[in-house]
Amino acid sequence: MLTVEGIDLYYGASQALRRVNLTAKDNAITCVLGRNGVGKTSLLRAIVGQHPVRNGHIRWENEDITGLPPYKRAMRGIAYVPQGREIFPLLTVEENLQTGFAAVARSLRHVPDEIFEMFPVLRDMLYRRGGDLSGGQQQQLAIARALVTRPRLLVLDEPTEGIQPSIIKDIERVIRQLAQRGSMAILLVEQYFEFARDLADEYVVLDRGEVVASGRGDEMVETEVRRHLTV
Ligand SMILES: Nc1ncnc2c1ncn2[C@@H]1O[C@H](COP(=O)(O)OP(=O)(O)OP(=O)(O)O)[C@@H](O)[C@H]1O
Repeated sequence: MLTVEGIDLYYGASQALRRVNLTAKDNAITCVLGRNGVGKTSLLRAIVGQHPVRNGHIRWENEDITGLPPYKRAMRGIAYVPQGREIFPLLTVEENLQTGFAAVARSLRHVPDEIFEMFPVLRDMLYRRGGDLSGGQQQQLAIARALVTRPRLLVLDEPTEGIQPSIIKDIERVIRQLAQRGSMAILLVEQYFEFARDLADEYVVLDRGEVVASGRGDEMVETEVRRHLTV
């Protein structure tokens, strides 16, 4: 389980997160919702270690990881699918997947067949350059690259952004499958209400750096959440 306890995060003098609390349980999907600029990406970056927090604690599997650098968090089973995907455009699909190997033991440095079963298009395009893939295919590659590290916490930042509806459905199916398969906590930032509602076991709404609503996904009140999503 991931537990975020009262974190404050700053960019210089500007505070982006205020006393944020959150938990992400194993075998469950936790969705963070909120409009542009409320601090969703900052929260994820704090969790994966890409930005320091000024106060508060981040605990993962009973360990305080607040001060650990990103690579040590990756080695503890935390994988990140960043906003905008950050595929290496000049590397092939296969090479992009291999970049995930750094976080795992030598014996695990291969791409499990299961990943190609989830994303068959990646097998077909194994030797194509990442930059030649469509946005949706790049998103699938970014998720696959994270899965290569055998994560127990998968953190995804807006996986539906700029993606056509048919691929959104594929991604939704894979995320649900990963959560049901067991032994993984999934934390997902989303602005697209329907996607979050369909997937969320738990949800958290951020507004101006603060948690303003949270609860169980099946108890999400649309009007209440949408109030914080529309500008
Ligand atoms: N590197 C940075 N330097 C200074 N301010 C930043 C930086 N990154 C983000 N911010 C500011 O911090 C606040 C939170 O940004 P953040 O990207 O976390 O929000 P978000 O909810 O993820 O938004 P989006 O949906 O647009 O990605 C915003 O006001 C943003 O302008």
